[in-house]
Amino acid sequence: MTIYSGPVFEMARQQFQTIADHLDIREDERDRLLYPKRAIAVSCPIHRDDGSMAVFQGYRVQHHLSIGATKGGVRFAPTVDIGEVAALAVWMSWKCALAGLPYGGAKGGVTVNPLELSVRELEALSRRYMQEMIPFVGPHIDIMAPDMGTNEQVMAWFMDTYSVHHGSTVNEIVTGKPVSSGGTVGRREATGRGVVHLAMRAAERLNIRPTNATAVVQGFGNVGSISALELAGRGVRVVGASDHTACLHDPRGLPVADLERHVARTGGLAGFSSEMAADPKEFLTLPCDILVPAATERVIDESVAARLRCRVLAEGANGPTTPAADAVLAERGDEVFVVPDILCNAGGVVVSYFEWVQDLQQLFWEEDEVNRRLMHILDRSFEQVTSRAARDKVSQRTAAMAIGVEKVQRAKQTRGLFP
Ligand SMILES: NC(=O)C1=CN([C@@H]2O[C@H](COP(=O)(O)OP(=O)(O)OC[C@H]3O[C@@H](n4cnc5c(N)ncnc54)[C@H](O)[C@@H]3O)[C@@H](O)[C@H]2O)C=CC1
Ligand SMILES: O=C(O)CCC(=O)C(=O)O
Repeated sequence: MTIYSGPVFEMARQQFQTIADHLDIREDERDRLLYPKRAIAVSCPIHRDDGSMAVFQGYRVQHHLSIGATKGGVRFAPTVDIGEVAALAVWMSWKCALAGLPYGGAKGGVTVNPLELSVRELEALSRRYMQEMIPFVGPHIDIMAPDMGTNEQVMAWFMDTYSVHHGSTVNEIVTGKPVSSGGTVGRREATGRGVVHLAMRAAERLNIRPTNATAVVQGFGNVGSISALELAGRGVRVVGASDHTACLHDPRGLPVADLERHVARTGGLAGFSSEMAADPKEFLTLPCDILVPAATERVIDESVAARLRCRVLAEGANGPTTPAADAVLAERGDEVFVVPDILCNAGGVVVSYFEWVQDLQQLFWEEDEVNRRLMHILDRSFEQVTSRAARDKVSQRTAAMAIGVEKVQRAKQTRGLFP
């Protein structure tokens, strides 16, 4: 039992044990690689609009410090607890290492439903969370970014709160900011753009032509909506889309740009079309070529995995597939080509890294340079993961994580922790 115990950290722990066995990592090295270096828990009081006071619990977990500063998003969601945040921080470490970024993993979160806050309350909570974190973050210590329930505006409030404390503008303290506040062009789109770029790489391997392909996307926030738009932009027929308010299905194809406008206007997919309403229990198993889970963890369990009817599973979300589901997919052999989360959704943190580099240099790039460098890193990682999986006869998840874990292990060893 540790403070992290819970289903999401247990999933990260099980995955790590599989990798550690595969890499034959010494037993006494394992806890050092898995357990976070630091976990910070804070109480964030705010005044509600009705004059009352509310206190929200906030967390930041910094997984390892062996490669550089720590990096990762901040999640505002009712399900947030320290175990979930720790698991997400662990995954960030393997993700950054796989992409070759000079960071350890981190993640933050506040246990709150942001949809129940007014804009003023959300600003107060965002500012208070950053204020509580000021002693523990810094442009060379830990750099936050958006995740579920947070966005560019929240990042701007974080940056402003830190900067006011510092006495001058420190835009390199967070990434995923608006371009007007030192953000980079291309960060808002980066995760979904990367997901689709890699889904297309996988489709190529299976000889699936985009213009003959169909896709289903779960989640219609930053990652899901951009993925759906990018898929549609390449001629893929997006036949399913869902969010926390509705599931839509139309085998003829959904009007993705209209869905985006509807969500921007109303806050969710609900109310778009009653004829297109689909059964949430069957949504992930709708027939399609490309399935993009882009909502939350553990949505694909062993029962869903057995019934998946996609050819490519492009994991936009972090941790959408449980280890038991992975075992089922392994039994199904080549039926489903998995592009694992730490590879598939790395576009976000890669472009966050570009944003940080640009902020440190105060020298800003054009969007085509951002995208060219992004695709270069994603293609390199894709090749490394698929060759390693073929060489070691393991799943693409095991290969991706093995590359990440090995790099962190090597950094620790060369710094002298394991003589
Ligand atoms: N924003 C980013 O740059 C990155 C995000 N991710 C991951 O992608 C996932 C989505 O993140 P964002 O798009 O940023 O969040 P978001 O808050 O912008 O959107 C989340 C979407 O998921 C939907 N949703 C929530 N629970 C759901 C459920 N049970 N079923 C169906 N839909 C549900 C929401 O309605 C919303 O449309 C998360 O797992 C996050 O950790 C990964 C890498 C980077
Ligand atoms: O952009 C970043 O720094 C981190 C994004 C993130 O939270 C993730 O990749 O899960």
